[in-house]
Amino acid sequence: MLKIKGLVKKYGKFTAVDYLDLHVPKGEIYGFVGPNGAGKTTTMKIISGLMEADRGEVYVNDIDVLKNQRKAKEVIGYMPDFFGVYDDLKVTEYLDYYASIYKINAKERKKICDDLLELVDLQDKKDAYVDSLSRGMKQRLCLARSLVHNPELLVLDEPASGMDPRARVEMKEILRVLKDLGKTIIISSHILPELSELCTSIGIIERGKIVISGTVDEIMQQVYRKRFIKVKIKDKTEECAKVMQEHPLITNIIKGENSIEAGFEGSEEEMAMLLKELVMRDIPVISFGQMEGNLEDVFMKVTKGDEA
Ligand SMILES: Nc1ncnc2c1ncn2[C@@H]1O[C@H](COP(=O)(O)OP(=O)(O)OP(=O)(O)O)[C@@H](O)[C@H]1O
Repeated sequence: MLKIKGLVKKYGKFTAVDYLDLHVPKGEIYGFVGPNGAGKTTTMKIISGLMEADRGEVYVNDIDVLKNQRKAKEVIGYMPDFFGVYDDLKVTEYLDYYASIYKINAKERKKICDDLLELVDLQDKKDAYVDSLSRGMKQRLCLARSLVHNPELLVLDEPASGMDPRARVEMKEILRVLKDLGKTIIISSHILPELSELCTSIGIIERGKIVISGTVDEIMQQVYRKRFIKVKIKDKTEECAKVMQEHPLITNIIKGENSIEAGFEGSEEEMAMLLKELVMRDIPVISFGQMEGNLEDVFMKVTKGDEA
């Protein structure tokens, strides 16, 4: 459904998207996770035909988005990560305005607006002024707006940001309904655990590159293959870090005052060998063990890759 290959976007000399590859099959809810500034919004705007790329390929079905942004916009619904100010516009007027941009006739527009307001549970607010809505309601209205032309692919930039827990649950329910209606959805967030419940697959983006991607299960497997260990030492932190840095199975070392955390890509036997080596090198080890790994931990560790 969505295929991205070698996508690059620079702002001046700064590379925001760095040879990014991504594949989202039809009917998936794909979670696009990354810290602030990782390149999520830039990528999503390019997918949605709202921004030019410097190089690469983006295909939605068989539409070449980079060459035919107009055609792409017909099959893509984009929900931005901010909601503008709409003085004096009522909820139905707002939706009707967006539907009119797609040249839908007045009779059809009314039906579409009614259906969408029902979908996002805002029927009771149809005559309310947009600016009077709560944040959660505004986000739902914004989602409805991205659906006026019945797109096949929905690109949602942080749709649940700033919402309270109840509003988040409501948003998730709506996204599940949309999935059941056959939509393909790509959704960005900083909040990994939320996405892991909702999404069928996940990609973690850091500095414009996808660092891990796959189904939630696949990512969990990667977590368990790549363990995180924690060594507590009485002193000699520097010496301990040096031994660990030289170890071929160790990655991503994070030094504390009297502790070291690190990624370890080996078996339990190899872990035992590492402990033995530390002790033989006279490092005063107080404790040595594997840290619990959940998706959020992986995300934190993977996106801290430059601290080794
Ligand atoms: N118009 C611009 N000019 C220069 N730099 C930009 C511009 N837009 C974005 N950037 C930079 O590009 C990088 C990626 O930004 P982007 O908004 O795509 O990230 P993001 O992952 O969506 O972050 P956030 O979660 O904060 O929205 C950031 O370092 C940002 O400062």
